[in-house]
Amino acid sequence: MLHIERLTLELPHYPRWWQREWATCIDALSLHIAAGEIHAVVGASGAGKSLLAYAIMGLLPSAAKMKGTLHFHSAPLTPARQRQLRGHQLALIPQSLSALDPLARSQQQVRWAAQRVGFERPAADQRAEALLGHYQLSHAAALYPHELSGGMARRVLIAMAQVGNAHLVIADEPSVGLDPTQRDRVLATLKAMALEGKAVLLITHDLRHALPIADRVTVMRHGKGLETAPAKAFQGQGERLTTAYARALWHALPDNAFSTLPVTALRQEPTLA
Ligand SMILES: Nc1ncnc2c1ncn2[C@@H]1O[C@H](COP(=O)(O)OP(=O)(O)OP(=O)(O)O)[C@@H](O)[C@H]1O
Ligand code: NI
Repeated sequence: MLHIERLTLELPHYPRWWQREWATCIDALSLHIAAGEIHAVVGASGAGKSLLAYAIMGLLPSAAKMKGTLHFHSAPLTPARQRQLRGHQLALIPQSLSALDPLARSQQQVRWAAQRVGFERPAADQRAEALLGHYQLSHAAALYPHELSGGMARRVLIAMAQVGNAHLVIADEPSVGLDPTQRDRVLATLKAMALEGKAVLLITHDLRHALPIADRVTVMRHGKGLETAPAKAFQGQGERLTTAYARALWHALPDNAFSTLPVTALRQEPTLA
């Protein structure tokens, strides 16, 4: 569904106000996501994960210099096509909570998102109500962003991204600030979207949250895609991982106690006599 080939992105920065330099923030990154797949992009802060999301959505700063190719449903993802598909076939759950309109109540934010994808009123209101209910936000429907907690604001953004029938959903750190129950709800929703045939790009700095639902994982560092591995490769000593950095990410998890094996496989372990 989405094919990224050797995406390279340079952005200007100003060490002094008169002096412009270019920083390579994404470096020859290639990545493919198929329908029905959850592809996690994992990496430390500053690795270039959010910029990757913006590059796909066509939301980069205008000064950005981009090389490489993006194809979506086999056709080039041009700026005009990105504009046309954004909010429709391409949905983004943004990392920044400031994406919410500060002057609109939660209900309005979700309703507007529904109207943008073609729902008429009152169907748009019903859709907003149902989604707010799903994320236990009914009581927050009349609140403005400054009255929401971080976790509530994030759930409003998720509801907005979910309102349409996107083919590709990019979730940029969707579970930050959520308690474990809410986080599992969000991750389960992403899994359900993939089972419906959507492609999901899950961006996170936390491998732990990605592994239980991801099919494949791309490890990013300093703008480069170091390695793309099946989620199943993150087990044992990480023998199936090819880079030391990916293995280090795996070993860094607290006690490495969980397994990505399905529960049924665990049950087949021979029992001790
Ligand atoms: N608008 C911009 N102009 C210049 N440089 C930028 C801009 N946005 C991001 N960068 C730089 O690009 C690099 C990658 O940023 P990005 O936000 O993609 O990282 P990230 O992997 O999403 O990190 P985090 O996990 O903290 O969200 C960083 O070094 C950042 O300083
Ligand atoms: Ni980010």
